[in-house]
Amino acid sequence: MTLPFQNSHLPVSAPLSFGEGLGVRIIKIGGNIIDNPTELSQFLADFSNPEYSGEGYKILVHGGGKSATKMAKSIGLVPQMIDGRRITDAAMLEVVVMIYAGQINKNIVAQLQANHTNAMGFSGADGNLIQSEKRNHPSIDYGFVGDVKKVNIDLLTNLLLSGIVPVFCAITHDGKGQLLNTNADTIASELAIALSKVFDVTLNYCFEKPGVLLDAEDDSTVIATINQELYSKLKAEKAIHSGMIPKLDNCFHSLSKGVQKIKIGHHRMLQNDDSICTTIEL
Ligand SMILES: Nc1ncnc2c1ncn2[C@@H]1O[C@H](COP(=O)(O)OP(=O)(O)O)[C@@H](O)[C@H]1O
Ligand SMILES: CC(=O)N[C@@H](CCC(=O)OP(=O)(O)O)C(=O)O
Repeated sequence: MTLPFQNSHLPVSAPLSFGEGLGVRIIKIGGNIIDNPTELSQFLADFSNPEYSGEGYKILVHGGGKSATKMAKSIGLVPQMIDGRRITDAAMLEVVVMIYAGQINKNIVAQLQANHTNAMGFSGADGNLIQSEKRNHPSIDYGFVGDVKKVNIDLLTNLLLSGIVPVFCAITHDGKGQLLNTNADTIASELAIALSKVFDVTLNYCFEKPGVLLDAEDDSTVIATINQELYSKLKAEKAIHSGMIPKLDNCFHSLSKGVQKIKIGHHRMLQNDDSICTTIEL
């Protein structure tokens, strides 16, 4: 890989940090923030504020499952999720492409421009940034759902160095002309893993709660740090369930593959408030 800034005595495989604090921060937001205009606008203002987001490079990944479900129901489709993944037939694929790559992605990019952040919106097909493979499960037909196979690190790095803030939606492609629906938490995690070969990477999963909770219904029970042992225990006790399971699985997978730092929490954690997030450790 040729990077325009590359220093010949630095091996590309080693994580590079461009001065203190200059790494890549990948921030993922989910459906509950996207669906709430006030929260979304507050989040995008914080994301654009260098005081909160630091001096390094930034990437935003967004979901939007809630909006897709609403739209699908309004046209008579029956949404179905298995293990945090949407069963995506041809009709559902049309809905998710319109909602994720169109309506949500372009709206977020426009709002970031209004906040003086030079954002560009991408699906995985654009610039061949994220290639995936149709999920092949022995007993469940997920339809047009893709598992990430390859991230175009060269192009992504050049975009970051050009001052662009990439905004990724949850749509990827298989390289043969087929768009695929890919869980947004997984996209954030796979981008983090790929970029951790080149940069110091921090991954933040932002949602509507103040972190991983001991009791999912009680916001005062934030767990400051969670490791795999505590996760297994809380999952067995059903204190951690539903969407939090694939999110934490993605976190542990990313840490084991070299991502340096991961937190899950309320989107206001961008204002450097550590009381509203959970740090993930192996
Ligand atoms: N122990 C827990 N702490 C916090 N949230 C939990 C916990 N267990 C389950 N959850 C659920 O996980 C959800 C977050 O996952 P998900 O709905 O996939 O979010 P997003 O769409 O933002 O990615 C929360 O809204 C909450 O209902
Ligand atoms: C395959 C699959 O499940 N794709 C997800 C992509 C969107 C997403 O992940 O949105 P949230 O982050 O808001 O949940 C879906 O269609 O729901």
